[in-house]
Amino acid sequence: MKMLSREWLEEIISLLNERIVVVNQEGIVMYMDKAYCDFINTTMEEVIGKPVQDVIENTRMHIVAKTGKEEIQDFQPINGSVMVASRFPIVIDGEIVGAVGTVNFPDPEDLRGFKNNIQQLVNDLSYYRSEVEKELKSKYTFDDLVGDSPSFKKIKEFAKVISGSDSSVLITGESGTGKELFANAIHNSSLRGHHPFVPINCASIPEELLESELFGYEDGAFTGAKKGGKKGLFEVAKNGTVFLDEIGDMPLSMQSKLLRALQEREIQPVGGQKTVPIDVRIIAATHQDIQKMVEEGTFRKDLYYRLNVIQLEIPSLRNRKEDIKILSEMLLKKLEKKFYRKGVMLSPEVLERFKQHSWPGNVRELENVLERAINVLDDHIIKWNDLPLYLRELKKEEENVHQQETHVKRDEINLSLLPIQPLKDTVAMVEKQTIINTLEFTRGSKLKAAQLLGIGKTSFYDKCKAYGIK
Ligand SMILES: Nc1ncnc2c1ncn2[C@@H]1O[C@H](COP(=O)(O)OP(=O)(O)OP(=O)(O)O)[C@@H](O)[C@H]1O
Repeated sequence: MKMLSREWLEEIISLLNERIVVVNQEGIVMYMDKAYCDFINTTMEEVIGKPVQDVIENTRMHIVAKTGKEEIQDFQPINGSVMVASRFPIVIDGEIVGAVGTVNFPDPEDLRGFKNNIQQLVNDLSYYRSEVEKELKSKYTFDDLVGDSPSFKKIKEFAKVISGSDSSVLITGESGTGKELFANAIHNSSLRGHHPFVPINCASIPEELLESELFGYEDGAFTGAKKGGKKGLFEVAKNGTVFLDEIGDMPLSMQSKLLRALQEREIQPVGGQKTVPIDVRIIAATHQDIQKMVEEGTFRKDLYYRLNVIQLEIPSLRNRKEDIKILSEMLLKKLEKKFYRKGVMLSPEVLERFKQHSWPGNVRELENVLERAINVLDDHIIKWNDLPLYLRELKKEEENVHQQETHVKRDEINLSLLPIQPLKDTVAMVEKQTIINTLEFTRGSKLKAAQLLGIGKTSFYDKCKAYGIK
């Protein structure tokens, strides 16, 4: 550099595409090239030693000299033209001593190009925004919930009634029974129906990310965080509904934070100090026995009470077999569209088989079985051979049903939940269940069962008859 005279340096700078300004740490102008001075109708003599904000319109040079954070390709209006400005801190021996700024004088053609590009970006942005908004709208209504059985109709009616309230709802039921569908329908017919419906599966998000997904994060909250931070789903769902699916899988530490957010109706984004008010309705769902989890201490009792203001228990498909036909018809209509088929039907033997099956995966399993069948279908009737192997193996299935029913019966009486009713009714309930359990244990031998229960054979037979145990 020593070889270059001042004239050479001036000339080199004037040949560059960019104009240059240098400030010290206080934001005082130390250098500004001649073309820049000409552009803002001033001279070098006039600007040197002045605060940069008194010299250049809309400058941020004094800020960069303080924060040490570079700013690249920023639009800066000067003298009625839009400039593209970049600002860099000057760091010497680890200390910020000032800042250097460059501006481009785009020629009018470039400027027009810029404007068009920006307009295109604005158009794209509003298109994507409306797509995201559509995505956040709940897609299902009560009309999409198919089922004619009394138990299903009863729960659907109840869900319709409670959709008008703003209380939290806890939906329980086995996997694939339609809990998410119910949550959608409740949101849709609630006063929040025009606002977003934001589902989140608590089981599929790693523990360390769950908080930032729900509550968002501030700029620089952790390594890998997006610049400028990110809104949490509670904020995205503003005025709408947050659907917390698989709530039973939420880690205890997160349960405490969620409880605090619901009690105080505000959240604190990760890495931030400020709190953000929230206005959302919570619908939670789980296929787990959450009451048992509370008893075992794996789910917070206080959070359970807060979520369980209204509880909906969706019946499993095996307990409403009358719905299988109508559900199959609806699902086949849906699948016909997907697979370009028409008039697909179930053969009577397949329908009969469906009624015998225990459907551990409920409606989702039925949907999968039908989709598989339609894929291998020759004509338009789904027959025995179009079923998956496990449905064609009757014997094993029967054993499964037996096991499942045993399981269901065993769980039927939860002592902490015994109803308040005349004592003799409760005694009868427990007596009946004990006889069933004992008969299962003795594999049907009544004699052994009577012995184990310590009662006579006649008395045992009488009780079986009275309780309808065959
Ligand atoms: N009553 C119903 N009418 C129409 N479709 C249904 C019904 N119940 C469930 N389905 C369909 O079954 C599938 C599973 O439903 P959904 O995801 O709501 O179940 P879920 O109980 O939330 O399951 P998981 O516990 O596994 O999350 C979906 O494709 C849904 O559309």
